Amino acid sequence: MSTPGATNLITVRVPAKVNLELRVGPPREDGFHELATVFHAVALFDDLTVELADDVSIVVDGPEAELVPTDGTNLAVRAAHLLAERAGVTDGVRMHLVKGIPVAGGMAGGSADAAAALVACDHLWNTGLDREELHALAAELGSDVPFALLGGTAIGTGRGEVLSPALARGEYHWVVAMAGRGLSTPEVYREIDRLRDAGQAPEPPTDLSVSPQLMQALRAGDADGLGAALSNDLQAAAVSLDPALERTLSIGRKVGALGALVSGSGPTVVFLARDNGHALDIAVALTASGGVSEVRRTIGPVGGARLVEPVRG
Ligand SMILES: C[C@](O)(CO)[C@H](O)COP(=O)(O)OP(=O)(O)OC[C@H]1O[C@@H](n2ccc(N)nc2=O)[C@H](O)[C@@H]1O
Ligand SMILES: Nc1ncnc2c1ncn2[C@@H]1O[C@H](COP(=O)(O)OP(=O)(O)OP(=O)(O)O)[C@@H](O)[C@H]1O
Repeated sequence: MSTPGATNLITVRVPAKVNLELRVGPPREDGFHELATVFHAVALFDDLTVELADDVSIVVDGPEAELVPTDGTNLAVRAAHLLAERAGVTDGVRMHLVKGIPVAGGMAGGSADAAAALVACDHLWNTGLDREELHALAAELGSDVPFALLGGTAIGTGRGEVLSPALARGEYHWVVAMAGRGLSTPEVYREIDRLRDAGQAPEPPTDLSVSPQLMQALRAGDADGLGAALSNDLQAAAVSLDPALERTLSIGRKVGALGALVSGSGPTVVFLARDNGHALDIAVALTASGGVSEVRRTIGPVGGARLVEPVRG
């Protein structure tokens, strides 16, 4: 994108998420599933730079840019239109998105971009909306969008949009293994319903709450306890749709990952490591296995969508 007067540029950095725990209830009348989840923001980021323009547009860069739409279906574009409409703004915005979050990987990349666009355009247009109003717009855009605004570690209920920050101590080391092709979130939810109906996955939990063991491990900063408590009800569905994920999970377990699970709706798989050196061992084993398209190391928790110095180039 053109970079005229630097003072006109605003950049927002927004993180990916993993679900440390994801409990999925039966389908609701509106087609969504009631959840109890623990969101955790990790240091894989998208950067969105915006400047005033006559209409709303987006350019996308990064290794997976060709997988991201640049029309009105892009979640950042949808967020900008929604904010303009609700705040009565007639200005437009030119957006430049640098994607570092895997696309269609279950790490809420599109949701992150929607959150980044809300924060960036809110600033650019000086809308005067308060945090609750921005949160409500975020929830309209998608179930994962409010958490991308908040970041850190938080409990999500409802369809994932009702948040309360979790008491969490310490920094955790993660290894993220990408699968090379995406999974569709609605398809993964449909698959867990199908497996449950067929008796091939456990019944939906009757008591939808997060596990006390996991919350205790987070409070104590206990990585071993956290690794043992990681769980995801959608994992069986993601593995059913992409059976190669089982092998990826077992490679990480064999090299002593404290925990291994599919992230959200997958197919990205995440492993909890003891420390940076251990993360490197896990990453090397996964890369050597040849079964994954890319491996990255990261840490969490990190903050949600926030203004940073403009990214140039
Ligand atoms: C798998 C997770 O990433 C876990 O945090 C989220 O639940 C997905 O959130 P998201 O991608 O923001 O999903 P949305 O854009 O709100 O919904 C997309 C589709 O996913 C399914 N969906 C999503 C959230 C939810 N609680 N129940 C669902 O069944 C629905 O089919 C919905 O039409
Ligand atoms: N700004 C965006 N960035 C990435 N994908 C987008 C964006 N806008 C729309 N999409 C579309 O959304 C689809 C899902 O991409 P996304 O990266 O959000 O998946 P995800 O991480 O699995 O989502 P979640 O974890 O929230 O279920 C992509 O296939 C892409 O076509």
